[in-house]
Amino acid sequence: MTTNDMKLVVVGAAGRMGQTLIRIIHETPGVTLHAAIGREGSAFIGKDAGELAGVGQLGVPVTSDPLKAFLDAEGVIDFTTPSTSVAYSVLAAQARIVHVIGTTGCSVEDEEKFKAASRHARVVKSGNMSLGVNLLGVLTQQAAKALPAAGWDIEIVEMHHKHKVDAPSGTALLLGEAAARGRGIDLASQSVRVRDGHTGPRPGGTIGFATLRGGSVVGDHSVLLAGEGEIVTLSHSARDRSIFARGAVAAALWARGEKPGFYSMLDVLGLSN
Ligand SMILES: NC(=O)C1=CN([C@@H]2O[C@H](COP(=O)(O)OP(=O)(O)OC[C@H]3O[C@@H](n4cnc5c(N)ncnc54)[C@H](OP(=O)(O)O)[C@@H]3O)[C@@H](O)[C@H]2O)C=CC1
Ligand SMILES: O=C(O)C1=N[C@H](C(=O)O)C[C@H](O)C1
Repeated sequence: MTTNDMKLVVVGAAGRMGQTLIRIIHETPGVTLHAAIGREGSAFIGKDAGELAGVGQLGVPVTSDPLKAFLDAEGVIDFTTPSTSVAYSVLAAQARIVHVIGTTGCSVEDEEKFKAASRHARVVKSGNMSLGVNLLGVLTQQAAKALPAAGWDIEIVEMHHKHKVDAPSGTALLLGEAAARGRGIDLASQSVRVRDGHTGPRPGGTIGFATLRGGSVVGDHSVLLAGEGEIVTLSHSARDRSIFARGAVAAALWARGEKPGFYSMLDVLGLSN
């Protein structure tokens, strides 16, 4: 640890992503784990965050007190639940620090609250923090633009572990937005998120979603562009949660030097156009 290390707080410390983040922060030069926050009443409060994440004692006990945790902190990384992320966006704005939000399943109202918080905080939010998926988004936008909507139908298929609670995944929606940008259409009004029963033929120009859940799958996504007699498939398979955690830490370090505002991983990775 050096004096210039960015002091990061992990909220949701006992979760799948929380534990991965603690390990990646411990391994990454230029950042240090300043505090780790768990849900009030959780059995993990008071336990050492490093022990929890399997990297040995770090001398950082898990707390449920955000005010104590935020003292002198420079950034908070948050992969939790929509209501928790909204609450932490208010705290990050008050503290004028970086807020990296990986939480998915957020509503339109939640997104408005994050944008309001970004008047004072440097917010980086993405449905997927990995380099590979963000590149896939760029490729999806290009393919959707190149292949005419009249002959090419777009379907997005995702599979995740059985514990995931939101659908479609944040990544599937990110890819859907990229395809919609390529086509110059509005995703919200042009998407088919569920099919069941006698649906009739596929409405032209829409973007379809299909969701699979099971086992321990970290996150698989495919964008299918289906034409007459041929299919183009663009896909990504996450093998390890550390890809998301490394992206989140890179986002925190990048945002440290930025003005308050609302940013995406495309900004962090220099992929925005
Ligand atoms: N953008 C990206 O790249 C990625 C996003 N995600 C998203 O991140 C989120 C979390 O995923 P995952 O780690 O698998 O989920 P987990 O359920 O394993 O972890 C969430 C953690 O947040 C904790 N938590 C909930 N509420 C609070 C609170 N008020 N204060 C402190 N801690 C709280 C939970 O505690 P408790 O269990 O005690 O309630 C739990 O430990 C999901 O929305 C997921 O989709 C996941 C991977 C990558
Ligand atoms: O819940 C998960 O696990 C994941 N969630 C994100 C999503 O909703 O796309 C990212 C990743 O696929 C893992």
